[in-house]
Amino acid sequence: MSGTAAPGPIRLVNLTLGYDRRPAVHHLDGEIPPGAALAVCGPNGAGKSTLLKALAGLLAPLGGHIARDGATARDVAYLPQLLDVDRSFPINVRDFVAMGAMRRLGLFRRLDAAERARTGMALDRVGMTGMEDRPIETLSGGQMQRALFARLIVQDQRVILLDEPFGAIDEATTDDLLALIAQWRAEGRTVVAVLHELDLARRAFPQTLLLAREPIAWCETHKALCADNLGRARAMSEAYDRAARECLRDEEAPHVH
Ligand SMILES: Nc1ncnc2c1ncn2[C@@H]1O[C@H](COP(=O)(O)OP(=O)(O)OP(=O)(O)O)[C@@H](O)[C@H]1O
Repeated sequence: MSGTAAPGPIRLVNLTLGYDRRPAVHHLDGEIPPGAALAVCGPNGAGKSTLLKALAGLLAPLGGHIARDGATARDVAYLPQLLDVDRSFPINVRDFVAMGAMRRLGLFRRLDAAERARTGMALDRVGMTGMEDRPIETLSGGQMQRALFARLIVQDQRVILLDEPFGAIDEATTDDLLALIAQWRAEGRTVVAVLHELDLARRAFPQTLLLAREPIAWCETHKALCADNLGRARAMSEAYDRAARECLRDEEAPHVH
C-alpha cells in the first residue's frame, strides 16, 4: 500500500459544503476510522456526491473542515459516477488502468516492468484480461466499471471513495466488485461508498451515514436505515426541495416598485 505512516481517522468538523456559496450539505460532524466501510445513503439531491467530492479534495468546504490526521486529499482514490467519466477520450483499457500509477510516476514517465505487471494483475483481478487493447469507448457499462475498479487497484491508496459503484451493472459484476471491496477491507483500507441500493449497504457496509442535506443518522447500517430514519430523510429532503422552489420563486418574482 502506498504511504508508510499509520493512517488515522478522517474527521468531519462542522462541515458545510455547497456551490456558489449555497449550502448543499449542512453542519456535518463525524469520524471515519481507518479500515471503516461506510455507506452514504439518502434521497436524490441529499448531498452524497458533494460529500464525496469534498473527501476527494475536489470541493473546498464553505464552513468547517476535514481533518485527515497527517494525510492529504492526494492520499485517496476516487471513483466518480460513471456518467461523469469522459469515455470518448481515445485511450485503450491498458493505458486507462495504468493511469492509476500516475501519481507515483508523474505524468510523463514510462511505465516500468513493475507497474506494467501491476496493471496486468489489476485487469486480471477484475476479469478484464484479454480486453487490454480495446478503446474504452467500446466497453459496456459493466466493463467500464470493472476498468475503473482496476485503476483503483493500481492507485493503491488507503482510502477509497466510490460514487454509486453499482449503478446500472448486473448481479455478476456487482458480486465481483463487492468481493474486491471485501478484499480492500481485509487489507485495512477505508472504503466510503455512495449507494442507492440499501440492500447492498446492509449486506456489505457495517456503518451508514444517512444524509438529507443534514445528517439524519450515522451509525450501524441496520439502525441508520430503519424505516423511521428513511421516512425522516424523505421528509427532510422534500422540505429542502420546497424551500429551494420558494427561494427560486422569490428570486424570479417581478419586482413591484
Ligand atoms: N456543480 C454544482 N453546481 C451547483 N449545484 C450543484 C452542483 N452539483 C450539485 N449541486 C446541487 O447540490 C445538491 C446536492 O447534490 P448532490 O449531487 O451532492 O446530491 P446526491 O445526493 O449525490 O444526489 P443523487 O442521488 O441525485 O446523485 C443538489 O441540490 C444539486 O443540485
